[in-house]
Amino acid sequence: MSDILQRILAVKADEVATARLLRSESDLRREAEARQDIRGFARAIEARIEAGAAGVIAEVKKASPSKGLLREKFQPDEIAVSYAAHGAACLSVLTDLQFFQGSLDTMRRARAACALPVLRKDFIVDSYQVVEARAMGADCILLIVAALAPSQLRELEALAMDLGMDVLVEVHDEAELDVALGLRTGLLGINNRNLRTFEVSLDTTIGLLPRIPAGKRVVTESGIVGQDDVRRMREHGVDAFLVGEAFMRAPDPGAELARLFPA
Ligand SMILES: O=C(O)c1ccccc1NCC(=O)[C@H](O)[C@H](O)COP(=O)(O)O
Repeated sequence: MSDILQRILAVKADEVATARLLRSESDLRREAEARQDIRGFARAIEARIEAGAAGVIAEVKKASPSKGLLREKFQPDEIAVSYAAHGAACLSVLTDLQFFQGSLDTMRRARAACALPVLRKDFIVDSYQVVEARAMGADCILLIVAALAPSQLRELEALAMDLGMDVLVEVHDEAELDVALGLRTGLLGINNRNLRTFEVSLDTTIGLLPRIPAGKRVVTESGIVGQDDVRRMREHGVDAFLVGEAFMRAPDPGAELARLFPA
C-alpha cells in the first residue's frame, strides 16, 4: 500500500471514530433508509453510452494531494449545473476535507443543483461512511481494493446495495483486479494514477483490458487531460471516464467537458 494511501486511511479511521461519538450509525441508517431519492448511477452511464456518447463521470474536486489547489473559485452548485448542461452522465464529488478540501456539504450542494446521480468520492473503510453517504444523498460509493480486505469489500458492497446505491470498485493492477472481479458490481474503475509516485499512465487501463470479462463496465480514472487521451481510450473500447483536474482547471468546467467529449 502506498504512503499517501496509508496516511489518508489513518485519518479516515480517526474521522469515523469521531463521527460515531456525534451520531450513531443506527440513527444515520434510519435517515438513509427513509430517503426515496436514489438516482441510478450505473444506469446513467449506460444510457449515455447506448446513445453513442461517452459516459463521463465529472468530478467536483477543489484540491488534490498530487496537485494541491486546483480551483480557487470553487462553487459546487455552479460546477454541477455546468456539468449537467454539457452532457455529464454523473458527478463524482470529493468529500474528504484534509487532503482534497471537500466535504459532505460540497456533495449535498452539487447534488441539489442538478438531476445527475452522484458518487461519494472518499476513502471508505467503515460501514458508517457507507450509511452516511446515502443519508447525505449519495447514489454511488467508491470502494478502493488497495484500501480494504476482500471480506470488507464484500460487506461494504452488500451494505451499499441494500441501501439502493451503486458501487464503483477501483483497481490499479492485476492482483487488485482479481479481487475486484469477485464482487457483484458491474462498475470497474481502473485508476491510472500510481499512488506511490503520483505518476499517471493510461497504459494502466489498456494493460488490464484483456483481463476484463464481459458484463463489467470499465471506467478509466485519472490523467485524462486532452482529446487524444479520450480518442485513445475509445479506440480500445473504453467508453466510461472519470475526469477531475482537466475540468477543475478550466474557467467553465462543463464547457471543457464538451470540448474533450464532443457529441
Ligand atoms: O488526485 C490525487 O492526487 C489523488 C491522490 C491520492 C489518492 C487519490 C487521488 N485522486 C483521486 C482520484 O481518483 C481522482 O480524483 C480521479 O480519478 C480524477 O483524476 P484526475 O482527472 O487526474 O483529476
